[in-house]
Amino acid sequence: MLWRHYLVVFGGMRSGQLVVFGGASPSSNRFPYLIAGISPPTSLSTIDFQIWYHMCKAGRGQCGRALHSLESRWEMVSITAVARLVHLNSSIKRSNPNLLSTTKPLFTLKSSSPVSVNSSIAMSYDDQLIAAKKAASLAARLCQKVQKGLLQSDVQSKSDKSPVTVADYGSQVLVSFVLQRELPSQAFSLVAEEDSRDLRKEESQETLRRITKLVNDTIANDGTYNVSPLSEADVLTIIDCGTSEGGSNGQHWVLDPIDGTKGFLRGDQYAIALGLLDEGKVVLGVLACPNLPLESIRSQDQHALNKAGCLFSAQLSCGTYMESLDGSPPVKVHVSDTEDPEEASFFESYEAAHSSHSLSGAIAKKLGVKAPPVRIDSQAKYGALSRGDAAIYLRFPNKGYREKIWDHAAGYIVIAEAGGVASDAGGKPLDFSKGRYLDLDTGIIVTNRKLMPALLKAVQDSLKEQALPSL
Ligand SMILES: Nc1ncnc2c1ncn2[C@@H]1O[C@H](COP(=O)(O)OS(=O)(=O)O)[C@@H](OP(=O)(O)O)[C@H]1O
Ligand SMILES: [Mg+2]
Repeated sequence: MLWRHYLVVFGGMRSGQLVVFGGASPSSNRFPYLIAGISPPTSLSTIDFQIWYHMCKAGRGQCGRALHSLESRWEMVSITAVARLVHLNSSIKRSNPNLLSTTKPLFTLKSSSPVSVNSSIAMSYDDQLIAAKKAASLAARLCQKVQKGLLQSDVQSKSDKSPVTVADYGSQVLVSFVLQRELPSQAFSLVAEEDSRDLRKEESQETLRRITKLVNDTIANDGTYNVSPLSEADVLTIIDCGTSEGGSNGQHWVLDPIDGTKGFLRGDQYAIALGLLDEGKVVLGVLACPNLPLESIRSQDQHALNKAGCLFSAQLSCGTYMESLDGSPPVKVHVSDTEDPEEASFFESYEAAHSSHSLSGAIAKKLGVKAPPVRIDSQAKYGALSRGDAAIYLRFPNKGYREKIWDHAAGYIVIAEAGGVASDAGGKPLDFSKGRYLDLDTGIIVTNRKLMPALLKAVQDSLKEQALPSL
């Protein structure tokens, strides 16, 4: 283990209270923090839990982020923590990586009720998040290559879906491949949009050949995985890893390999959307949005808008982060905090067939929104909303349309961890535990917590008016 890449915290339960004995980010004065508490442990057997925070890259940003997630986890188990972080630049010595604690109490931790410390605190999805980011980034590279060729091709017409097919399947193969390579010891279940049925047909041989080449080229160019090229049979098998039914037990990955197919064809927005369910709840999500500008889409600066390619990532209780697909450091993002609908703008589907533009218009008007709708494809809407590009997202498909979990899982947690809330049109949280579909019969609305009550009322009033027979 590379000690310098970890923040270590030790603690236990004493008289019903959670006590942090101490901890250190060891061995390097680049991590000059010590967390220490009361009752230094006399032996390892008194330690009930240890939390190791994996930090991918050494640096203070990562340390701050790890500490943030630490605080969030304490909140998660209903513990109020009053922490003093002590700057110990000079006292952490390289030779003393196991600096555990000081004798002075620097922490007060109160537990309002008995808590299951071990189970709650130990739950970390850091490894899965790293794997998910890697998988979505690689898939994005494949999609970018295909979209570039598609846009440059003279013969390409919008009705020709074949490049999309190649990119859809290729993206699904790469995500499935990377997750299994990166997490070899974990059971693998994937709920994904594509299956191999059509590809196994005689007339699809050329398409399968193209997908296989694309996937192998992308893996070879990346250089991380020293594997012999995948065969066409391997590709078919890997695609069919995505046929899981999901559900409320265990962990399931949820993937839309290209969300926003129509946007992809137009050269507009699309996303590679990957989430992880644990016991029916979304616990992490990654959205790779190759065409989304790194700056707010409301920016007036054309030069800034030309720089595109965002990767959003969120893990339960750890916040939402955005980085560039080229690998800039992640920055924490937050939804717009406006309470004033007059200041708010709203997102909706680009395609009118996917969401009623007239209903969203009526809701926005009732709420007092002045700005015209911003129409973009795919879950890029959730990503852009998580950093405050707009304050509201409204989605009202035709009656009878069944929403799939892969169209919302990643976006749902990206929004929730950025301080927003996504619900059905009645205000109920989305339920991802029911299999491949969301059980909804209204629509999906997303905004910040302050605006949600007013939005819900406007939605309910508009739906009632719509249901009335016109006079
Ligand atoms: N009829 C209908 N009603 C509602 N929704 C539908 C419908 N048909 C498709 N879809 C799903 O919409 C996904 C595209 O996302 P958006 O609707 O947000 O984007 S946009 O319409 O492209 O602007 C799109 O995702 P992809 O199929 O991955 O592109 C579909 O899952
Ligand atoms: Mg989709």
